Amino acid sequence: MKLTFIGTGYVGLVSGVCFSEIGNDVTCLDKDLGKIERLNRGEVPIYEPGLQELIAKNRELGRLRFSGELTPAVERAEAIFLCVGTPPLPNGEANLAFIEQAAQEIALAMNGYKIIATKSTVPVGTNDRIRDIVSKLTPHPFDVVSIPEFLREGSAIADTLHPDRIIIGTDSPEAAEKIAELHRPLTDRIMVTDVRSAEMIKYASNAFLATKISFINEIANICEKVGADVTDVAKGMGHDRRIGPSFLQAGIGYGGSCFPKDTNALIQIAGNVDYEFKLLKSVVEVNQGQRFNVMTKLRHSLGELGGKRIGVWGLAFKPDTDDVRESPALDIIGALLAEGAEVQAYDPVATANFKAIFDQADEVEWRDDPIEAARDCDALCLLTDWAEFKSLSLTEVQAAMRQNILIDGRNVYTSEQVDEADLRYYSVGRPHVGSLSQFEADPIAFYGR
Ligand SMILES: NC(=O)C1=CN([C@@H]2O[C@H](COP(=O)(O)OP(=O)(O)OC[C@H]3O[C@@H](n4cnc5c(N)ncnc54)[C@H](O)[C@@H]3O)[C@@H](O)[C@H]2O)C=CC1
Ligand SMILES: O=C(O)[C@H]1O[C@H](OP(=O)(O)OP(=O)(O)OC[C@H]2O[C@@H](n3ccc(=O)[nH]c3=O)[C@H](O)[C@@H]2O)[C@H](O)[C@@H](O)[C@@H]1O
Repeated sequence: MKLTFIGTGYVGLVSGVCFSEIGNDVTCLDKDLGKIERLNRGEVPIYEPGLQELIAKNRELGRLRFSGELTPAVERAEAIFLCVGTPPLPNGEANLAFIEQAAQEIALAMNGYKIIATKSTVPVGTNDRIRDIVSKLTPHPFDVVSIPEFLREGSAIADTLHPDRIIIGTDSPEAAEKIAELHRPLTDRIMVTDVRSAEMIKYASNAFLATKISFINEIANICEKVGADVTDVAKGMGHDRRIGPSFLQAGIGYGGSCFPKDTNALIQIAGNVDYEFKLLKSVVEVNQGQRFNVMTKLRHSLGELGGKRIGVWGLAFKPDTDDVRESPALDIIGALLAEGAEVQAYDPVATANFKAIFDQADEVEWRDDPIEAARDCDALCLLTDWAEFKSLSLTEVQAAMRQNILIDGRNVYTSEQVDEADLRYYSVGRPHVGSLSQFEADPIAFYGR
């Protein structure tokens, strides 16, 4: 099929590339001409394992191209996928300006029947709005389809080529069949529903996953006080097939461009129809507090943080991505600086992006190597669970440090690894891990039981 993807962020780029990989003729379009130039030079503007190779292969085969010219890209396409951003407005609602502008531009460029499919995450009713906008600007026939995207950054290619399910929301059986046919090489788990339900499935899915994370984080906080181990608790819960083992990893909370944005947007969507989504409001509140547990543990172990040197490992909101949007590291480093700590930080790929959006970037000392980020530190905080950190020798790490405090915000290390060194180790909801663990050392002072 001839396809055009509007927007070359994560979604447009990865989906476009993957649909060319399965034999479609794909144009990826962006109004950011700098991005298009880079893509045409063979540079990939995001860090996503495997993407560069797939792009090179499919461009060489002539079935993938990048363009800044909308009209030819719309004219040649049978289906056009809207993959533009829907960032949050100050009140939490999704900003639909990019969607509306792209819908207008598509309408004005149409030369015949098109399927206009929305992959961007949009509030319920947005695809109806797109239909209104387009129908006022073109005499040509078209169908609107909501096709929410469920890929994760860092595993985006595998998620796209092997999806758990495809949701197609439309009132047109013909468009539904064409879009289903496009996806059949990827999965037979294809569900066709109405547009509004499809839009809601996306928000409900992200909100539910965020809820699982805040739930297990609260369980972890209780585990710390009662002396249980949250990783075993999660494992034990996960064996129940009704619960499942995934998204029960306790830590410093979720970040990224989607969970924070989409949970707040769903709270707004509910509010707009006079419904208070109390559960989701708590999920957001718990998530916001969870990252600051790192600060509590630092204060407990070091006292005043003013003048103390703190190493930070990990700036990305999760491993295998250079995305730092809503990363807990932004708040944690901000809080460390506010308390007068000296911060030295390292991330394998996300440092440049972090510096670009962090107001106090000049106040942080940036390191190119994890051991250098640990050197002379009073405490080291692991904020992103990059594989690189898991395999480091903690003895070597400790040898570089001034004091022996390791705050592991992602539960990366085992007791054996910690005890090979001589670290005072604080993880999340695992009070007994490490023989100098916080629970053994001083449970009452720390937990106030
Ligand atoms: N990032 C992710 O992992 C996922 C994102 N989503 C959703 O997908 C949507 C897109 O997200 P990202 O890919 O992260 O977006 P992004 O914000 O990184 O990129 C959007 C791109 O669209 C381009 N653009 C905006 N208006 C345009 C127009 N009129 N014509 C051509 N290009 C235009 C921008 O220049 C930009 O390059 C959002 O709604 C997001 O919630 C859904 C699932 C996963
Ligand atoms: O709508 C979106 O954009 C996407 O949002 C998430 O994908 P993503 O944000 O890329 O990353 P996740 O792997 O879901 O992780 C999100 C955050 O939750 C945290 N997390 C995840 C899982 C877990 O058990 N515990 C936990 O703290 C991660 O560290 C990360 O900060 C969803 O998983 C995707 O299905 C969805 O398409």
